[in-house]
Amino acid sequence: MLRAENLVKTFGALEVTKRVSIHVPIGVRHAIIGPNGAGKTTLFNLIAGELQPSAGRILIGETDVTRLAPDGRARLGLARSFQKNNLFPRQTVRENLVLADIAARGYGWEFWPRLSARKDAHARAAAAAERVGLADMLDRTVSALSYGAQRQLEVGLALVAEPKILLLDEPTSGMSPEETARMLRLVDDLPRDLAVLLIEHDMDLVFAHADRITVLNYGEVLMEGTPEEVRGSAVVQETYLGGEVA
Ligand SMILES: Nc1ncnc2c1ncn2[C@@H]1O[C@H](COP(=O)(O)OP(=O)(O)OP(=O)(O)O)[C@@H](O)[C@H]1O
Repeated sequence: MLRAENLVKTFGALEVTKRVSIHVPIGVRHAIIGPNGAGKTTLFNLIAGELQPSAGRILIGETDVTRLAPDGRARLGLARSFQKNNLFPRQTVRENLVLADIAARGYGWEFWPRLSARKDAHARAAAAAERVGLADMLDRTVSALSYGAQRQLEVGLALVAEPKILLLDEPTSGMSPEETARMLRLVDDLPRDLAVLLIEHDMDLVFAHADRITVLNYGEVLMEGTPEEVRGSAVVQETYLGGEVA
């Protein structure tokens, strides 16, 4: 579904991404972990199209998207949920979702007055709200939501486009234990035909919820495998001995 092959990114003399390959098939929950500065965000930006790789290529399905801008990749089924708040705080949950739907589908405003288009957008907004556990909050103003619910809505915004691949950048950062549990349940319950690639700092969460893990270190893939393989890996333990892999 999503494939990155030998990605390299240099900033001047600094090689931040060193021949990184990653393959996320349909339905797989794949986590990227690594210490601060390991190159996780850079890799996400390369995959989303916000940065151009210096070498290597990226495929969505059979299509080479290496030179495609983020909106072109979005049309091929790639969606990204951001770590920073991307919401309109004074609008309702429904309005935020409908606006994301309009943006994702590239509707012009001239198309919007059509009743059928409006109905479809509202139906997709309601479906996305349901997916992220906000069905009973559709008419709440975003600024009145808890932090956790706002982060759930961020995921909902990415889902309105009905993506095939979802990129989640630290979906549980800053959350309380209850909010974290809710978010993870939500990610677990996402449709199984959706591939999910996420950056996550909490190792226990990664081990409990990911199908596969890529460990980055100084821009390189230190190892890739199942949670059991990563947990049992001597090289990972050696590298992170005395410190948490985060
Ligand atoms: N635009 C840039 N110009 C120069 N160096 C950069 C740029 N973006 C990132 N870097 C460097 O690349 C390295 C990897 O950064 P990146 O943000 O991808 O790591 P990360 O694993 O996401 O870290 P964190 O967990 O702290 O977010 C860092 O050394 C960073 O300073």
